[in-house]
Amino acid sequence: MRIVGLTGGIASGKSTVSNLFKSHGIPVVDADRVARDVLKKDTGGYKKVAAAFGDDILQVNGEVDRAKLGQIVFSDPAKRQLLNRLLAPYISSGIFCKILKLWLRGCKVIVLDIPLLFEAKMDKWTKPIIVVWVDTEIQLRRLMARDGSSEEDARNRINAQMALDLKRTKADIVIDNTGSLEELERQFQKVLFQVTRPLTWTEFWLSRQGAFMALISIIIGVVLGKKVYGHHNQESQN
Ligand SMILES: CC(C)(COP(=O)(O)OP(=O)(O)OC[C@H]1O[C@@H](n2cnc3c(N)ncnc32)[C@H](O)[C@@H]1O)[C@@H](O)C(=O)NCCC(=O)NCCS
Ligand SMILES: Nc1ncnc2c1ncn2[C@@H]1O[C@H](COP(=O)(O)OP(=O)(O)OP(=O)(O)O)[C@@H](O)[C@H]1O
Repeated sequence: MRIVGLTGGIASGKSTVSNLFKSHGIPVVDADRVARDVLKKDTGGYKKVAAAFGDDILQVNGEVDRAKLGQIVFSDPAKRQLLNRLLAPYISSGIFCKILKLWLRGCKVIVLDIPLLFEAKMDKWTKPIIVVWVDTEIQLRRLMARDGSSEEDARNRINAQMALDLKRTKADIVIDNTGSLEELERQFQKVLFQVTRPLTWTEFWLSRQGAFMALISIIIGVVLGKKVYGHHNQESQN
């Protein structure tokens, strides 16, 4: 199985690119969605976060007030690290479960959309790595427009992540999203071609089909081996 890493900065356009992959039939694991699930009321992640941050971050219905928690962690690096530490095991096992389900379904190429792919050191599990890049001014403008946030809030969120210029240097493929959506789609077509080319042997053996073939080969090997050995034994007795 080929596990493609898709990352970038906040509001750089990862979800827009994810949607293009989905519309071409390629399944996407969305880490933000997994992170949302592990913070739902009464889950393990919820209990850990509620215990560490107190009732102040809860709404009256008991769910986490995401806007409030966001304000706290994006303006305080220590609190952000604490939140990351508490949720990381739940997020990574949630992502692993989703990959396993897609593997069982026999998917050959999947995309992991993970904003913190490098920060969380999950990049070693993905190849190729796609970074959706924009310059900081456009990123800031799009983020403020999408979330209706203040400039200070938006800058805090951008600064909470590894610089996009550094992420760009770690990429196998860079998508430059400073232009129009049409320009993005043009670049995407080339990326799609690269990502869907035939699997390497390693990727093949890591796919469900490869594992199945390996199992069949082992069974055939054992059966043949027994027959040859049995025949050899009979001959030496005669
Ligand atoms: C702080 C929370 C509650 C704020 O929720 P909110 O609904 O406002 O934002 P949302 O979850 O949609 O995230 C929006 C974007 O913020 C960025 N972001 C989220 N968490 C972090 C983080 N810990 N550090 C840096 N950037 C982050 C990502 O680019 C993400 O796409 C939420 O982001 C959260 O639980 N974060 C911790 C979990 C995490 O690490 N998520 C990233 C998935 S790898
Ligand atoms: N090429 C583009 N031209 C204009 N607007 C764009 C372009 N690409 C993305 N956008 C817009 O910019 C905003 C951010 O894009 P998107 O939500 O895809 O980013 P993201 O990287 O997934 O963000 P997050 O990290 O918060 O999940 C959205 O409102 C989206 O519609």
